[in-house]
Amino acid sequence: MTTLFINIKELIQVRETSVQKVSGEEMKELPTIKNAFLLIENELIVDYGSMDALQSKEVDEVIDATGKIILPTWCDSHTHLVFASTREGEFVDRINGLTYEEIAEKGGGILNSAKKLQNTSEEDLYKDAEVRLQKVIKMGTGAIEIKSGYGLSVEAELKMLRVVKRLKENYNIPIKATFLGAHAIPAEYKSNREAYIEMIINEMIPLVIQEGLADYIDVFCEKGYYTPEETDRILKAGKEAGLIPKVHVNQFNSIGGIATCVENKALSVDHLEVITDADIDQLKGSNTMPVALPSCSFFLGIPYTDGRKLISHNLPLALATDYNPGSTPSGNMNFVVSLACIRMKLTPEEAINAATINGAYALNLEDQIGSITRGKLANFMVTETITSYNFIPYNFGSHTIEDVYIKGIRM
Ligand SMILES: N=CN[C@@H](CCC(=O)O)C(=O)O
Ligand SMILES: [Zn+2]
Repeated sequence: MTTLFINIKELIQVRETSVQKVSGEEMKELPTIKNAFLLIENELIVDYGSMDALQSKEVDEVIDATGKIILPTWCDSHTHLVFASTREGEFVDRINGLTYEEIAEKGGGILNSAKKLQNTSEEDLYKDAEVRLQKVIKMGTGAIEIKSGYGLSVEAELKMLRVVKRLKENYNIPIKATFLGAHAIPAEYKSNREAYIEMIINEMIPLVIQEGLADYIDVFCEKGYYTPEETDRILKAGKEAGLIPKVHVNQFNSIGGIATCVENKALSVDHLEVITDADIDQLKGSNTMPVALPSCSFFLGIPYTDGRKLISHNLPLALATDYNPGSTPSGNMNFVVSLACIRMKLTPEEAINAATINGAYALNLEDQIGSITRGKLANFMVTETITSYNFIPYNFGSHTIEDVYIKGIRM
């Protein structure tokens, strides 16, 4: 099946040769073609260019995209999309003055989600999660990472990852799974955290590998959760089993976790609402992708990741939603891109680079998605008639996405 899009107002994120990621000053460049065509064949992008260069060709379908912009779909490299129930009560508690940490100390937060998930069937978890997945795809997400971490027991962690595996089998969108058994210490192990860490290393990881349930391993490296030393042990156990580290770190404190992640060659370090010069020095010269989660900062009222500082030190930056019931009950990557511009002062070019090609890198999928490149998957979206791509982050709170194509199929 061949589909030809013509008269495209502007084709965005066009990369003749596939790049792995963009860093520093490179992030300011967003290659585009005005008045363009785009040719799709089955699942792939096969050609694109200026309308002046379009050769006549037999195709199955021609779509006139006059006035519209076409860009790659968003790459959301950090979500907790599988969860048992929402947590509006904590939302109201925070309005009444409690902090995220105080709620967690009272047994709320992650432990609240874990309690609910342990009593929820795999089927119910799957049904809830697929509704969320369908909604984020309609908003323009074309690749996604989904974590465990609300199970906090062998069976419940496996249950979560089996749900992710079923989503992978039943949906066309590239999905990556992350084992996050080290999300919090379960209440019953509060006085014997070593036993739970041993369980993660000696029971959970082997079973996750045996069932082929995860690509990555994650730890919440933060005061009150896992220390850098514990993080190091768990990441090393995951790496030995073939899992690549992607880590929650520096959300509320800088406790030395960045050095641990870089030393373990983490694919990404995520959150970074707190970042020190020493952390930045650690990241320089590494291949680790810093990932900012601005809708978490928005919802919790905590600082935004200093993206300008990271970029000014010639580092790359990716953007993701952190979609979860506690700190970010939104899977809207369009809002993330808007917040990156409005609150982190990224230019539209930097924010779109961070949410496409750099997000693809943070998913280990930059050779398949994240740019309009011949031979990559036809994962792209068509906007409504808009003035320019600046309108995409400007038009915050809603989205300008009219059609989403995943592997060449209109969703
Ligand atoms: N900080 C750790 N984990 C999630 C929040 C989990 C929750 O509150 O349910 C995050 O990335 O924000
Ligand atoms: Zn998270």
